[in-house]
Amino acid sequence: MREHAEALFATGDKVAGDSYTAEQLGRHMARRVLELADDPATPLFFGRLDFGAGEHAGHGYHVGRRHVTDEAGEPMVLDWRAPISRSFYRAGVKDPQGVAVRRRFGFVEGVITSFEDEHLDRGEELGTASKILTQEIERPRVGPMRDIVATIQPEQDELVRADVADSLCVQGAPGTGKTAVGLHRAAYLLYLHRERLRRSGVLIVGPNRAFLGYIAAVLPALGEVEVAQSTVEDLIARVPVRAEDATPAAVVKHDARMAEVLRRAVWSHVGKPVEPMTVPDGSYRWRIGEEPLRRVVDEARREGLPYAVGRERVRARVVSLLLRQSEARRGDSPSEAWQRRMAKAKPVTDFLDAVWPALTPEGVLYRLFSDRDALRESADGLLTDEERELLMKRPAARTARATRWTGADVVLLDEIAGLLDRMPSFGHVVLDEAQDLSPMQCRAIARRTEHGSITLLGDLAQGTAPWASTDWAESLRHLGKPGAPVVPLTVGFRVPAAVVELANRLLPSLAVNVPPAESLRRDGWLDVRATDDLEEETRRAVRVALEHEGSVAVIAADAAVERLGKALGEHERVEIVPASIVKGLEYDHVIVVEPAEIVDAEPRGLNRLYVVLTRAVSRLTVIHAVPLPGPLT
Ligand SMILES: Nc1ncnc2c1ncn2[C@@H]1O[C@H](COP(=O)(O)OP(=O)(O)OP(=O)(O)O)[C@@H](O)[C@H]1O
Repeated sequence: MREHAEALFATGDKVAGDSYTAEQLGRHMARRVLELADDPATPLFFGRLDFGAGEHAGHGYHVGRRHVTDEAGEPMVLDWRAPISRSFYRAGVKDPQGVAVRRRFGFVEGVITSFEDEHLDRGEELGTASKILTQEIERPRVGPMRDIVATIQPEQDELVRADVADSLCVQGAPGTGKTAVGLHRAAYLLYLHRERLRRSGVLIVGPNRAFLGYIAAVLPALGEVEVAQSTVEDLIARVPVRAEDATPAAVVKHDARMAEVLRRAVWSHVGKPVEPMTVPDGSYRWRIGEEPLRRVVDEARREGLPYAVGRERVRARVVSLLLRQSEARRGDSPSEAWQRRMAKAKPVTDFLDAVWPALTPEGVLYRLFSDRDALRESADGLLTDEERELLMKRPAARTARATRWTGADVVLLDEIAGLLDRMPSFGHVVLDEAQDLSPMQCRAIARRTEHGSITLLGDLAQGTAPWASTDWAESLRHLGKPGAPVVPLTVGFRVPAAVVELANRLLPSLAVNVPPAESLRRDGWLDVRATDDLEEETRRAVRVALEHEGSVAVIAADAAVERLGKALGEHERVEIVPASIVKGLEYDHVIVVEPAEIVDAEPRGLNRLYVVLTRAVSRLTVIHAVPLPGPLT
């Protein structure tokens, strides 16, 4: 198939009739070649289904990462997303779905090394006792995240294959496969609704670029090369961030009440017509009285259109009033050119600028943050005096353009942009680590998924932002998907049981109501060490870590990273990572240096520590010179 696609790509321009077709065909074939690109580390199939009953009785099918057909076009391997493949993940003794035998293949570096059969027709079912599953989850992690198509679990599969119209929220303890589920769901939806979603787009939103880099290879490995991946910040960036808010100001700016403050601020610009309008037109002069002008403005306001659309609606209505006068006087219909001229006539534009002025998000926010009266009016009954003071920029820049905006300002600018105009909507958005999204960030996503669905993934216990969610129902409301189901995942595939047990001690102190994780992993170990010499003990721990295969991370409070880096020097396979960016990542061996310092570094330090402790795939070493934080002991 690959050779065929490559040959077509090479000769495509010779068969195409014209340059446009050649370009279209070229792009299509280039994509096809990319989609078929093979990863030599993974075989073409990982399973087989032999049906004993039902419409496929007597047939056997291989299941793999994509459809593979032979030269005659007959299927050799079924895509894991195809309807029949569902049985590979969901059939069981209780509900065999016609499957007599399910076979799983184990492989190492692209070579098949084992297989495992379950004769469902004879009552055999392995579930999580599958050795191939165990091998897969215990394998040393090197490099970026991999797909899990060969071993998706039934409860995960149910989420992956949920209907495209359904938004859902997955509350999952660390390592339960939320990220994996979200990525596979994107791939599944693209398979089922390729054309529609290609047009509207599928987007993956992650917490930071390190995380996006870590997951970047998963979808291409599944043949999906056209999914956008972004942080919320990059998604809504419209001006550069050149300043930082102190936390109290940022907290107010991210609060849901700001939506109403901004709505009022935008609409406060609409005024009342106070004089008639006169428009010269050759030898005529048209006149519209104050009353009809007021009616036009009131009607447009009542229609609930975005502000900028409303302004154009008013312009169009004024022109139609002029048109009616002209028709009455001249007895014929004026041309379209005449209408365009009237729309741009100075008295019409002057009128609009007076009662419905053109706005920019920057202009609106600048005025709000620099004009005390404007802010008081828009925030009346919503923000306290102290909160308003936090918002006033002092000293204010001289103009909107000269303002140094903060990250939180950019979220507000986006909200205003959404009040001014419509935004295009994605077909589906996967939001990872969503517990950290503020209400205002959720609204930014809601604006971009008005006609699409979302998969919300997160863990309330891992919320570290000052505005982190403590209730999924509320996040879903801000996202414009109230009532979407919240589904728990509790079986952990990453963190060994001993490490989960340690991390779970923190849960009661985190003030969120989430089910604790249960680990599938009986291997791995935990080593907690008190020491007088942190650096020496860390060096020792790194030496021990390097005796094993896989990735190693030394995780410490952000402020300690530079010092540790100097003390440890460079090692291949060892990363020194600040606690603030490890969310969503995993390493075979994690060395946590001075938990108390990680906790003390920020208001939600215990949540941060919970994240840090749950990054380990196989081994966790905890080193401390001062006592461990209370809940851990
Ligand atoms: N069904 C599965 N088969 C094999 N491995 C799996 C399966 N589900 C999850 N994993 C593996 O478990 C690890 C954790 O998965 P993932 O990162 O998706 O979890 P998460 O819930 O997003 O974690 P966190 O809360 O820490 O962000 C990954 O290495 C993933 O590949």
